Amino acid sequence: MTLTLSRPEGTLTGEITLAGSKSISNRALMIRALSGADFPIHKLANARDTVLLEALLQTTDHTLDAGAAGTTFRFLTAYLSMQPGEQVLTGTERMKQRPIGVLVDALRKLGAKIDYLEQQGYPPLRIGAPDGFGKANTLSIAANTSSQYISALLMLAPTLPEGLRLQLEGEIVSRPYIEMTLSLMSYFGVSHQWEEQTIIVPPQSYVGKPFTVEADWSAASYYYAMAAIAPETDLRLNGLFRESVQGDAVLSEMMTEFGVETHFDEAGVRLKKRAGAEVPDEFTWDFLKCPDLAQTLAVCCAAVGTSGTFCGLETLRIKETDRILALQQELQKVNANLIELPPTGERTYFQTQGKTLFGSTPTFATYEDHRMAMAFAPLAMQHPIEIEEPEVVVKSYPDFWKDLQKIGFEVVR
Ligand SMILES: O=C(O)C1=C[C@@H](OP(=O)(O)O)[C@@H](O)[C@H](O)C1
Ligand SMILES: C=C(OP(=O)(O)O)C(=O)O
Repeated sequence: MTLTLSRPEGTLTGEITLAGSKSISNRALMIRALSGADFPIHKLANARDTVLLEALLQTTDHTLDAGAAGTTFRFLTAYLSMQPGEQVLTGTERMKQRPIGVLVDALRKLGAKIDYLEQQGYPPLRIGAPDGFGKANTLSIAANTSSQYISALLMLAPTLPEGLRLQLEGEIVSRPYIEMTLSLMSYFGVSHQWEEQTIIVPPQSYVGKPFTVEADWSAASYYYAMAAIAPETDLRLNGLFRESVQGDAVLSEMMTEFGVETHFDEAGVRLKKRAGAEVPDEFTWDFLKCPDLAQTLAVCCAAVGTSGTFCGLETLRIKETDRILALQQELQKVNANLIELPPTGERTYFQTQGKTLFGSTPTFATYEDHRMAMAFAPLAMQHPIEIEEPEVVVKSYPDFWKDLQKIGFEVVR
């Protein structure tokens, strides 16, 4: 199925109430399961990945299918390692290409019984009943592939007989997500120490209490891009906080470079861009701490003709799709590109090139990646576009297309 998206030119105004963050929701669900308490979680995300995790945490089936949900798969791998009985954890074909070896090795050192059912180092997994799980309490783990492995271990840590001393090796990717995990653990009464590359969590009990999920800053990014592309903007996004546990809240700072101002109040934020605000010729950002914003910014740069120099994109190749390749293929449809710059030092740099040009209506493929669909949607501010398999957005933001209609987009299926 293909969706056609367009919007008459003019000021971007209106109001959107953003749903809860899937990252925060998934952590709250895990902690609730580990705490054994039954506290309410308010404003839980309606993201498919969250709905799935909630269901899988309750299932009595022995085969658990986490679909395309990375955090769900990684968090459950750790969780099931300490559950009685034998379970199979599987996912989509893409999930079977997303590495899990670093987490499996770490869990095996803690006493988990995990077997690979297909390719070594990748899902699906058979996770058996543990034998003295958690007797070892010191682990060293590579931190340069996915922070989700570290979050998964940290949430188990206080429930282990000796707690956990986690030594992070190498560059730490997606660090704010580890901080988010520790922050939620603190909210539920669990303390930790983090010194340089070592995180120590002593054995403790989670204290169950009601929790409210913040709105999703990653989802907000698509509106920020629209605000940057619009000739003038006055748009409200409800549910966001300045003091957020989400690393993607850095958006408010990032987007000032595109003339988008963020005004915080009790209800959320008001985005403003004045008519005639200039867009930068160049924009440089390191996305190591906020990888989920990279696609939004790549498309935004192409739309306004800014030359974007990006680094910290290493993890993008192992997410829902190879996001670098997907961006390259789709940006080319509108006269733009994302090219890898010749190596200069330790970091790898990419640059967005060109400014969007529309011949006829472009059709963007989405590669089973919600963020491809949502990152390209703001281009409909400039010209009608088509999005293939628009239902991919359900992974994190099921109401995305409905919400766009509230701010003047025409959505035709
Ligand atoms: O822990 C989390 O909630 C997430 C961590 C990040 O993944 P990586 O740590 O694999 O980069 C991020 O890209 C993903 O969308 C959500
Ligand atoms: C990478 C993402 O999710 P996950 O790794 O949880 O599948 C994402 O939502 O962009």
